[in-house]
Amino acid sequence: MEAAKNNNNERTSNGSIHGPTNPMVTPLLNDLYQFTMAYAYWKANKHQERAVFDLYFRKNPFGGEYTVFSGLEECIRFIANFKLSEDEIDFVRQSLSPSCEDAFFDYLRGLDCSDVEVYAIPEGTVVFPKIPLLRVEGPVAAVQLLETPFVNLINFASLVSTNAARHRKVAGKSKTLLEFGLRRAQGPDGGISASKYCYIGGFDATSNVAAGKLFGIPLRGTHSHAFVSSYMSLDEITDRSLRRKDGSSTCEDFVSLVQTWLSKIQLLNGVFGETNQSELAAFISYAFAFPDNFLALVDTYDVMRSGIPNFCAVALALGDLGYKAGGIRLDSGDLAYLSCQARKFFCSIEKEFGVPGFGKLIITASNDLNEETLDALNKQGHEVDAFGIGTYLVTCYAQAALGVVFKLVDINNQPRIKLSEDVSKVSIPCKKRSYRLYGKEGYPLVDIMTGEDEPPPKVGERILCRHPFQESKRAYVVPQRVEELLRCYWPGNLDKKLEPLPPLKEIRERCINQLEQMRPDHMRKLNPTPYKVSVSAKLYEFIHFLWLNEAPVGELQ
Ligand SMILES: Nc1ncnc2c1ncn2[C@@H]1O[C@H](COP(=O)(O)OP(=O)(O)OP(=O)(O)O)[C@@H](O)[C@H]1O
Ligand SMILES: O=P(O)(O)OC[C@H]1O[C@H](OP(=O)(O)OP(=O)(O)O)[C@H](O)[C@@H]1O
Ligand SMILES: O=C(O)c1cccnc1
Ligand SMILES: [Mg+2]
Repeated sequence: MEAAKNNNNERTSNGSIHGPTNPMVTPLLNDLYQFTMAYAYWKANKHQERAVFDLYFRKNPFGGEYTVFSGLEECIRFIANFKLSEDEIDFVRQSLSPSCEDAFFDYLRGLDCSDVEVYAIPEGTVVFPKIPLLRVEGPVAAVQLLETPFVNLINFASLVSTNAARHRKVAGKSKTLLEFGLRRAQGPDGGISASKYCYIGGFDATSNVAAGKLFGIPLRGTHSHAFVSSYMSLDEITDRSLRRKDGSSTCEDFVSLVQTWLSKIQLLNGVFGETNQSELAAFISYAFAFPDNFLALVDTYDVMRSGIPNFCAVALALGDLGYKAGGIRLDSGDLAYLSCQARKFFCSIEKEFGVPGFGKLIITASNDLNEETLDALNKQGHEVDAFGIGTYLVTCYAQAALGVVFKLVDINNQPRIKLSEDVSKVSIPCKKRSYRLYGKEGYPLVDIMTGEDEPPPKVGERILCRHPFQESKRAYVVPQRVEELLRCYWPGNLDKKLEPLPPLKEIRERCINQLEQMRPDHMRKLNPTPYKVSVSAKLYEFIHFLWLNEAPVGELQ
């Protein structure tokens, strides 16, 4: 029950927040330059200056027009427990220049995040480029030390949640999606994180036992080819007896019962060749271990000539004893064709032998699946109920990283801007608020950023939404609903109501609801319509004023 405890309650018994899931997440999980800057801020006696940083990304991943925001809870767990140990301080001392003064390390010793404020969009929200996912305010040196860990905790989390959401979108709501990626993930943290964040993105379960324990994610699995090929013959089964499910009697020779069914199946389907007997032995043996919900991997030798008839014989024999089989897994070959053939086979058995429900046995498919193969299977028509997806999902094979950045937007109440030749890389200055404006049909229409002190957009009142950089792109919106995006997750010294950190299941539900709420053209795979991200007229003017102010005027000679 530890998983449930961890999952449902972010606080420990003394009211404090649990540390990060991964104990490697410490203040040293950082780039060296954050410490060199912290020293330089301190040396200049600038370290306590109040700074505001925005964390955001510039472009949606996977050629899409949406992103699922994940990783917030781990960020809050990190800052809630931010403290450098003596050992860590010693290491920082060794890593910086010998000329660094001792008093800096005393400062580091006393450093925590009690005067840092974090405002964030709730985890599991569908988000868009440029809109701050987090606004972090506090003493500049302290906040600077949060950049790398925060970006690290959010980058992969949001990328893999988005990847999972995209797989869910192609697979359709009714399919079961199983995350099978641990063996192929980028190391242990890649595996654990992928399991957690794919669950948020809409997967139903994982094969990763540690993730099941840590987060309470449902665990699922079948068996591998090794189990099937480890059997040589039926002679290996010494105890052939199996008790009926209701315990009323025992079938002394379950193997013979299976063989009787196999003969009937072969007659029915006109398949007269022998099925693979070592495969049959493996299936019977697995059925002895798990008579309820018996599952079999049917592609070790020959799906239609051996795996399926063998599975059906065992499933029917189990049925005689009151057990209900679960289904099969296909892990090679043409998954569309084989799933349809398997379904036909199951249906013919249901009909001919009068076994209700046999036609509905679960067909699971796996083997290098990704968005494209799922889409191809849909187009061809298939009978798969559940997909097991590993490599392409958890490694985010289609895109290696989400370019999350952390930019200074204000210091000492002075707005700051970062210029770039590339307009999409110019940062949006000022301590800001952001809102999602909803239209008549209930869909989100546009996200808008305003200065912190501007009045919020009002329902029914027309507001001008401007593209932050392109003058000609602007639109009036009369919102039917206005949702403020940033909420307070860590109040610093302020006496503010803290947003709760919801259990994982709630984050997942939020994500699924959010995805359903989007206008379908933003979500389609091919040429999706970009969602509009805008600024208020006042913020637009200010960005361009600051831009001109900071950009040196060139001189032509
Ligand atoms: N009907 C289908 N349409 C499109 N792609 C498919 C279909 N069925 C399977 N695939 C995909 O085709 C690829 C087949 O992989 P591969 O060429 O390794 O063959 P295999 O079936 O795994 O053979 P092996 O028996 O060697 O394991 C996988 O990525 C799988 O997801
Ligand atoms: O294909 P993925 O999406 O990564 O899903 C997980 C894979 O892991 C397992 O076998 P494994 O790949 O280890 O062995 P195989 O290469 O023989 O299929 C399983 O049978 C899947 O094929
Ligand atoms: O349970 C399974 O079928 C499974 C688990 C991990 C990887 N491949 C398959
Ligand atoms: Mg494989």
